[in-house]
Amino acid sequence: MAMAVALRAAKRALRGELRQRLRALGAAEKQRQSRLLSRKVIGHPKYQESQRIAIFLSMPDEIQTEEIIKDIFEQGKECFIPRYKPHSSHMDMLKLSSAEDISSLALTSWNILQPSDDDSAREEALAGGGLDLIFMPGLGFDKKGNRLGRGKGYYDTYLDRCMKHPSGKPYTIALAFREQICESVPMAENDVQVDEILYEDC
Ligand SMILES: Nc1nc2c(c(=O)[nH]1)N(C=O)[C@@H](CNc1ccc(C(=O)N[C@@H](CCC(=O)O)C(=O)O)cc1)CN2
Ligand SMILES: Nc1ncnc2c1ncn2[C@@H]1O[C@H](COP(=O)(O)OP(=O)(O)OP(=O)(O)O)[C@@H](O)[C@H]1O
Ligand SMILES: [Mg+2]
Repeated sequence: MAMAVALRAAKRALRGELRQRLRALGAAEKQRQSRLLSRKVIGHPKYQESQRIAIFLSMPDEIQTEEIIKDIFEQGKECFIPRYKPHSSHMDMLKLSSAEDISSLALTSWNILQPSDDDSAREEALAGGGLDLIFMPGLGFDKKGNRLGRGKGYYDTYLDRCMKHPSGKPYTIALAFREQICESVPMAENDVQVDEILYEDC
């Protein structure tokens, strides 16, 4: 069944509120919380035992992921980043060869760095050995693991594909500013909960 009208409206309203809260966060505060979370990630047992990891290249209103990405390569792990297809809910996770490889990527119309459409040299995570861990972006989260994304269903759809892969469902960790933690986040049938949310006071 299509998402109920009331649920869609509730999500839209909460997205608006969260965007406003995030706009009020200063650069120094965003950097402070991002550094704190990078240290939590690097000490996290699920991270330490994961070899194939998907992570997002952060936008200005998201936890900055560059320190984690550097650590992934320093630890000799494999790093995959999203490439979404506009006007669809399709996304692939493509292999990044090094932290420097990021500078070869182009900005999309949504100001996200990603591999170009004709880049067919990169391994897609599910064409190979699947993923052990996915770091999840999003606008808001509640303590039960409910997640509100940017409204295109890219991650929900991708997690569906992961569940059909022989390696099974990857562990999912959302990275959030404390300002993104909500009392409750409305969820639809298609929405996939995250296993864990990392934020300052968790
Ligand atoms: N850093 C980062 N990368 C990510 C995500 C993310 O949340 N964070 N994504 C997580 O999903 C995917 C991209 N998500 C997107 C979500 C919406 C639109 C989009 O087309 N937006 C419309 C405007 C929609 C609106 O404002 O209502 C547009 O550009 O016209 C594009 C990408 C993959 N990469
Ligand atoms: N597994 C799925 N298969 C097909 N469509 C899906 C799936 N999950 C979600 N969708 C569709 O995607 C649209 C947006 O979903 P939703 O509002 O949950 O986005 P979101 O989770 O906030 O965004 P994102 O995952 O991109 O960050 C909805 O119309 C929903 O029906
Ligand atoms: Mg969703």
